[in-house]
Amino acid sequence: MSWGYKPNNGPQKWVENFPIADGVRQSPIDIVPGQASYDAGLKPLTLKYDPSTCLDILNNGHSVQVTFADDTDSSSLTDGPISGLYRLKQFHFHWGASDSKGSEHTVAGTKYPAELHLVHWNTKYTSFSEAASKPDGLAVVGVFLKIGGENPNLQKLLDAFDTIKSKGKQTSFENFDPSTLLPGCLDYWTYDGSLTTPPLYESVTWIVCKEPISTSSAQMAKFRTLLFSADGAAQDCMVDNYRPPQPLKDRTVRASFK
Ligand SMILES: NS(=O)(=O)c1ccc(C(=O)NCCc2c[nH]cn2)cc1
Ligand SMILES: [Zn+2]
Repeated sequence: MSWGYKPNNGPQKWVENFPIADGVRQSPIDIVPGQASYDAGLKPLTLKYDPSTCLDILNNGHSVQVTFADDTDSSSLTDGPISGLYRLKQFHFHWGASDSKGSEHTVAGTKYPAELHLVHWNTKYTSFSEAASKPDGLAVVGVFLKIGGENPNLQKLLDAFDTIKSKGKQTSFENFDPSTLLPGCLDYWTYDGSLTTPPLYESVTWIVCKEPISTSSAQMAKFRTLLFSADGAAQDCMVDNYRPPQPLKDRTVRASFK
């Protein structure tokens, strides 16, 4: 049986098949703003996304993922805490069974209802797969979702959910601009971490935006109509697909803002 988020295959069990789960730079973490150190050397993020690189939307059995063509530098992340250029590969979300939980990172113990992850890979390597296991291989931009007004940009994604309800379903999804899902202010916290799902590679420079974006409770309910299960199997709602915060160990969190 493969990994998931249930008591018998969830985050407390992942260490059995992925011992790095108890590693020194695991993610997510609880971000404590008062303990983050302001680093004046941190640059603002440069995110340049080309909507024509957007390919499809997929239910991979763990989340809903929008995948991008990454054969050119058209959609990239530069500056911020990283050096070089990282290409956008995909973005996906984590969310809860209710609006009271769902994010992976927390802020002084506060859980948000969901968290968006924009996954980029370092072009010093030849592919995402090669980069995914390297200590400087990936950079993930995390954006919190909070309950507020309806988000029209998010709605474009949600409208595709009926066609990808079960695991393994995918459909073409074109000309979506992921920058429409970014907050107005790109102040961020950054720290060295890992993938938050197996294989839990310690290969991620995390860049977590301080400012959340808004979504409505009704829009959050739409995320919960997706299924972990494949067509024909017993319907298993895709909810609580988040890993809880992991020990900070010997790491500092830096802030790009005062
Ligand atoms: N939640 S997250 O930390 O943003 C995250 C981002 C990406 C992945 C991922 O790509 N997993 C497959 C790794 C792989 C590469 N080659 C073979 N397996 C997992 C978690
Ligand atoms: Zn993620």
